[in-house]
Amino acid sequence: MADTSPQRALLVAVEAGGAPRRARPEADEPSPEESLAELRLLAETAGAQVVGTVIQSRREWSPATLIGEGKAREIERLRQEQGFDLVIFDEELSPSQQRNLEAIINCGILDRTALILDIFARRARTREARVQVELAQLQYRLPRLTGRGVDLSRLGGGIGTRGPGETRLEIDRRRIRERIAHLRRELQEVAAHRERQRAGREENRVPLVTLAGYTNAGKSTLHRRLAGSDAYVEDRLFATLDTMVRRVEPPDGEPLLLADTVGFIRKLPHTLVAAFRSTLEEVVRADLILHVVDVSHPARDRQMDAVQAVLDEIGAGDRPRLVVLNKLDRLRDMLGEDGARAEVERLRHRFPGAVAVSAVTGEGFPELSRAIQDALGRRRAVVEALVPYPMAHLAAFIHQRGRVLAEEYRAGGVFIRAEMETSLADRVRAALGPPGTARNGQGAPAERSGR
Ligand SMILES: Nc1nc2c(ncn2[C@@H]2O[C@H](COP(=O)(O)OP(=O)(O)OP(=O)(O)O)[C@@H](O)[C@H]2O)c(=O)[nH]1
Ligand SMILES: [Mg+2]
Repeated sequence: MADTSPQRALLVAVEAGGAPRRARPEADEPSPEESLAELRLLAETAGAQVVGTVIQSRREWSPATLIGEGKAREIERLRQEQGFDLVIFDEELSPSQQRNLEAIINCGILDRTALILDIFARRARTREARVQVELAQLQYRLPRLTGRGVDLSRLGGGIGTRGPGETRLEIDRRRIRERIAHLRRELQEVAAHRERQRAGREENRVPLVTLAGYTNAGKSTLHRRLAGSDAYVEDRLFATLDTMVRRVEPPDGEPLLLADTVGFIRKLPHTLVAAFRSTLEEVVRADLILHVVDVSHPARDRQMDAVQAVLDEIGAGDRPRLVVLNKLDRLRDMLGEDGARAEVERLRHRFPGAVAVSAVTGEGFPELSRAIQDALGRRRAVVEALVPYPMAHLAAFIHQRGRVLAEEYRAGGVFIRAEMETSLADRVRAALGPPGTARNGQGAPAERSGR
């Protein structure tokens, strides 16, 4: 029977450069404390109980054991005193580093990648998610199939079991390769099915808006509120593993499809990104990506960078983007009314067009809805224009880009009543000059990309 008491874990993080603690590390390097805070969350999400942490200076990194043999022995002594079952590294261990560490430290050794894979495995609900996670796990496991292995799928229930004996190794490798091939084929079938769904959708020309962002940023909460869906929301990492697409009919604009997706994280394992490629297609194909940010999170800026890195990796880096600064209520609790406003202003300067919302209170939703419609170029307005006869090109433009509701030849020109995208309507009004000239500073439609 598997032991169901939580695994006791020691966390090992790495300090950049080996320099004494700095108040502000380089932008792309989290402080060890920040790193550990996230690793702790991940470990707890996987069902482990964190009993201690170790920070090792990067200057002492060794190719054989990562942290150096001396440090490894120190950890083994600590284990004998404290009796933890698991050492979790914030860095990815090479297969040989893992083996060497296991030879010194007499308990399970996991790295950040294995931990994330384990969480995904626990969370996978649909067939597709399960297949994708298993594929990623097997690819991770294949080069590590020697000596004593850690059964990643049973992190919560007794690990550190002996791995397969050498004679069985080749058979196991072959089995794993066969299984990988099988899973790949299965994923191809699912992808083909999705493709058919998308084809139907694209015929309808309903734009696809996809929520993307760091894990726990509030994507599913927003999705549920905006789409009135029953998306799965939980204050845990990686609550959502499946893409969920819902149709939204906003009161102030055209219908759209809203997709909720799996959360990203710093150092998201490549095997996982590759395996989730079909799920993440909803991001790559989005007419608009809503980058949901937990504006109240201390590591917010680095989280945003991590999301950008994943978007680039999956080939979605150039999709039209709108930054949604979520958890405004929490930011206000932290900084007060004025502080929060100043912070949002600062961020809106860095990310033009960013909208601040609270998915919990619904604050900022009308602005968000408008921003989405604007970004899609889908918000429509009715223009009434008396187009002078010498400006026939303008009349042609209205016919081309709008839906003409009425047209009448008058003394001063053609009177046209037409429905068109707000930005185009603004352009028409601007071309005609006062009265009713467009005053707002919204970008011209030519500056917006795609549909
Ligand atoms: N205070 C506050 N909490 C929020 C807000 N939005 C979401 N949350 C909370 O944040 C936690 C995570 O929300 P989710 O919607 O599950 O986050 P997610 O981005 O879907 O997370 P993953 O699926 O793990 O990537 C939940 O406890 C939510 O209740 C907000 O605007 N304000
Ligand atoms: Mg979610």
